[in-house]
Amino acid sequence: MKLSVRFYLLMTAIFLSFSLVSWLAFSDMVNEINVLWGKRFAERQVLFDKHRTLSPLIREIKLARQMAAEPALLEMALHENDAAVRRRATRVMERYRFDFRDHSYFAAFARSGNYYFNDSAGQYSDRPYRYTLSPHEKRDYWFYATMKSGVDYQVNLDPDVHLGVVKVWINVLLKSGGEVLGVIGTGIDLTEFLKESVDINQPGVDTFFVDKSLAIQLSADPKLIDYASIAKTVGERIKIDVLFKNPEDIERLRQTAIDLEKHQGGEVSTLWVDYRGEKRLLGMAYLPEVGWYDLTLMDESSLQVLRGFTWLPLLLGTIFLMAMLILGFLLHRWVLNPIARLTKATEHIQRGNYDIEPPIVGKGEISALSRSFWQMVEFVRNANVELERKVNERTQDLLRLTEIDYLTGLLNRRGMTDKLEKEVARQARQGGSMGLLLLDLDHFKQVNDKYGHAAGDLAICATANVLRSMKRSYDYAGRWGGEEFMLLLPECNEDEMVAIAERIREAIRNLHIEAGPRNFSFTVSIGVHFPSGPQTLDAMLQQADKALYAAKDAGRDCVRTSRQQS
Ligand SMILES: Nc1nc2c(ncn2[C@@H]2O[C@H](COP(=O)(O)OP(=O)(O)OP(=O)(O)O)[C@@H](O)[C@H]2O)c(=O)[nH]1
Repeated sequence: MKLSVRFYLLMTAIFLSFSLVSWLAFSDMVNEINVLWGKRFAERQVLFDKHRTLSPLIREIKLARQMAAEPALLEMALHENDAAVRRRATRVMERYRFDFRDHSYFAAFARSGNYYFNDSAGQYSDRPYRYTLSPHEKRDYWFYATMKSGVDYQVNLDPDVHLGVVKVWINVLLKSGGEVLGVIGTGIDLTEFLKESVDINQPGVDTFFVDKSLAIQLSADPKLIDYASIAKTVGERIKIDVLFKNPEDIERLRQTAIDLEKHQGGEVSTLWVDYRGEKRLLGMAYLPEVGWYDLTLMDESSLQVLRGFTWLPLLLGTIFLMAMLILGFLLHRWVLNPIARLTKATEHIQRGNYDIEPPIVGKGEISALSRSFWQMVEFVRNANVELERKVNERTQDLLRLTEIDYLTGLLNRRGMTDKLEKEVARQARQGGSMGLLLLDLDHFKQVNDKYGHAAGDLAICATANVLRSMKRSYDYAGRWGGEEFMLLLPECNEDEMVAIAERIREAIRNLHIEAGPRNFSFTVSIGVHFPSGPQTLDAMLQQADKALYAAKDAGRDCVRTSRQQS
């Protein structure tokens, strides 16, 4: 597989792994941040709801409890028939009426069952007695239930039968020496109270308040409120079951309520619940002042602070991809392209083409490799040239050896034939003349027989030396056979040739060969041929041979021309 393909596959694998890992890490991180932030938000929201709702209630409860401690009211509970006592108590209640948020109060006395009330308009200021409560009247159940509970104060939502509005009633027990003398308090208009507490139009956030039996006390949807919970059995109440369908959620919520109540410290707990088919984060706090729980439900999407950051992994992915592309580009530029050029150059060299320009390619290590490569090419090229030169030299030497006589160093018959052919060809082209001397040592067999073969060799070498020394620079001398020699004389005439032949004959005759203690001399017969016109080489050789035989026939140690022979 090509390096570039491997690299791109590797890059793709790295890119996909990186994308997957970073996406998972990012999702996990975002999720964790969202959950953490959601919990923090839920806690703040719950505390905010709690204080927003609780503040007005606490104020009213505090005032109502102060009112319940007024001696004038306790006196009235005991001596209600005394007009002076009633007047004093009414004055006190009127004073509190102005302080109450709703500018209304009520007082119900256990002994008489009489119910006193005045509203914000003060229309009952002179005659606050309204009616007498009856344990048989359903609308009066609240009074008897509150009395029976023995709890110092309670918050109860109930319609005001006289005004036709629903009120948040703050019911405080009137006690003296352990005896419950009645219930006094005030009411806040529910519609207004809801607007301030649970119906604040906060998108993605729903708030409920429930009592300890988990009956709904405050809800933006008034239909869900369990009015007059105190006067009902637990089974009759509208409870959180209407909000949460999952029994496990309700159980967890119940357990959380118990835990929160134990701490009593206003701590907030959060849990994920299924609210009407949607996943919601529920923040829950206990309101010990009223014995309620604040349930704040937050939409999951409203908690996703990092929802808008999904582009971040895309940006990271893009940056990574760009980095990979740049890396790929640089890899091509710095590594793959130089290697491709070197490969191409190698192919040229494999074909024997050493003459290509050596490109120094790449950077750093690739450049060093490129230089080493070209140094190697240079070395191989020089070695080849040197090898070729040596082979040529050796070939020439071998060729020369095939044309040289090993004993005398003169041309052998083959070398001589080559020179003869070339000279004949040259003459055919350029004209000119040439002649041949054919020499044969006389009675050489006897020399060998008498003085030995080694002595014969010495005689042959001495003859060669004579020829070598007496030939002109452009003549060729060769050993034609055993004791036969030939001299090729270009640009010559017959007379000159005869003269040369005579000088050679004379010189050989005067040679003295030392064969041990004995010296000996020998003679030579020479045939001269100088063609008068164009002649083939064979014809010339035949003529020279004949001239030599003529010299032999003439008694040896003499020179004869081919013309004399014919
Ligand atoms: N020592 C020596 N003898 C050689 C060499 N080549 C040829 N001979 C001898 O030369 C002699 C030639 O003898 P022949 O051809 O009978 O002729 P000849 O004895 O020279 O007589 P003519 O040529 O008729 O004068 C032979 O005995 C060869 O052995 C050589 O290289 N060295």
